[in-house]
Amino acid sequence: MLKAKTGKTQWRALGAMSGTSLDGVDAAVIETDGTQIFEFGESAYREYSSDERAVLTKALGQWGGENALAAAQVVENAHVDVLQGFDEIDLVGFHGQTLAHEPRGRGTCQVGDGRVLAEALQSPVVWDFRTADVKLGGEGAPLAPFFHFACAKWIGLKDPVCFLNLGGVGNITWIDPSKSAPEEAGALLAFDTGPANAPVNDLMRERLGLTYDKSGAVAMDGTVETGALELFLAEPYFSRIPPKSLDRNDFSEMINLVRELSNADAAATLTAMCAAGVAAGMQHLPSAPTQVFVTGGGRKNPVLMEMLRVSLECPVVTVEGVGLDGDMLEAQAFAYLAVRVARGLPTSGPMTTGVRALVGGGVVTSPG
Ligand SMILES: Nc1ncnc2c1ncn2[C@@H]1O[C@H](COP(=O)(O)OP(=O)(O)OP(=O)(O)O)[C@@H](O)[C@H]1O
Ligand SMILES: CC(=O)N[C@H]1[C@@H]2OC[C@@H](O2)[C@@H](O)[C@@H]1O[C@H](C)C(=O)O
Repeated sequence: MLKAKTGKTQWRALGAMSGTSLDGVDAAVIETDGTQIFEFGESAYREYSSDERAVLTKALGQWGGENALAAAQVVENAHVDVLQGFDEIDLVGFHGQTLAHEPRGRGTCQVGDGRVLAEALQSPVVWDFRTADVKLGGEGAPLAPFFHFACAKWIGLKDPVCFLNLGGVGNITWIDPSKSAPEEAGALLAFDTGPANAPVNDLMRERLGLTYDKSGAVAMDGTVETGALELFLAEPYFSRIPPKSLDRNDFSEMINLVRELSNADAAATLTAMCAAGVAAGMQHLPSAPTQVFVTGGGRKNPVLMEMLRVSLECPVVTVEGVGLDGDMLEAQAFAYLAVRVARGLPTSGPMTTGVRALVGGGVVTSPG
C-alpha cells in the first residue's frame, strides 16, 4: 500500500511513463530532494494488452471525445495496476499518455486523470506536467533534461555530454555538468531530434504484422536508399533552431519514401533516418559532447547504434555503461520532476522547451 508523507527533505518518489510507442507503462522509484539523486529504487513494467493498445491507437491525434475518454480509462487502470505494487511512496509522478501534441496550435494532450490515481493509490500525485510550459510559450517537451542534468552530476561528469533518448520519437539533451544547477544559463540545451523507432514500428506492423524490428534483424540485411534519406533530411525541421518538439505522427508520411523498397531496404532506410536526424541535430549544440549516452528502446537495436557511431564524432554508449537503466530513465525522470514540482522548483526553461521563463509545470493532487 502507498503511504503519503509530508514535510520531507528526501522523498521516495515513484514515477510512471507511458511513451509514444504504446508498449506499456514503466514505473520506477527514486530517492531525491528534487536536486540531487540519492538512490535509484525498484522498478516495474506493465505491458498493454493488444485490446488496450488498440484503444490507445484509436485515440492518437484526438483532443477529447469518446476515444480519448476510453484511452484515459485504459491509462488509469494500467497505472493503478502497476503502481499499487510499490511500498512506502511519498509522492507519485504521473505523466499519462500523450495523444496529441501541437504546442504552437491546440496545445498538448496527455490523458489519464491524476485525481483518479490519487484516490486509488491514496497518495499525492503530480501530473499534467506539460500544460503550464505550453501556456507560457514553451514546447512542453522534452521535460527529461532537468533530470538528465541530475544524472550527469550523479555519474560525476565534468565535461559536456549528451543524453539521447530513442523511443518512438528521439530527443537529445546537451549538458554542461560544470554548472551548478540545470536552471543556470548555459547548463542545458534540449530538443526532439526527429522520429526514432515509430516509423520502423509502423513499417513492421504494416508489412510483417510485427510490433518492432527486434535487434534490427530486418534492417540488418538491407541497404539504405540515399535518395529517400536526402529527401527526409530536406525537411525544414532539421535546420530549425532549438528548442523544438514533435508529435509522434509528425513524420508519419515518411513511410511513403520507402514504399517501393523491399522490407529490408525500407527498414534500413527508416533506421538510417533516425540516426541522420540525430546527426543533423549535432550542429545546433553549444559545443561538441565528449560522449553520447543512449537511452530508450532504440539502444537495443545494434543497426541503429552502429549508424550513430558512424555518423557522430564522439563515443556513443548506452546509459548502462554509466550505471543507469535505459528502460526506466523516463519513469525516473517523472519521479524526480514530481519532487521538483512539490518543492516549487522549475522543471523546464528557455533552453529545454523554449518557454519564456523558468517554469515548474505540474499539478499536485492529494487524496481526499
Ligand atoms: N530489442 C530491441 N531491438 C530493437 N528495437 C527495440 C528493442 N527493444 C525496444 N525497441 C524499440 O524501442 C521502442 C520502445 O522504446 P521506448 O520504450 O524507449 O519508447 P517510449 O518510451 O514508448 O517512447 P518515447 O520515449 O518516444 O515516449 C520499441 O517500440 C522498439 O521500436
Ligand atoms: C509530447 C510528448 O509526450 N513528447 C515526448 C515524446 O517522446 C520522446 C519525445 O517525444 C519527448 O519530447 C517527450 O518525452 C520525453 C519523456 C520528455 O518529455 O523528455
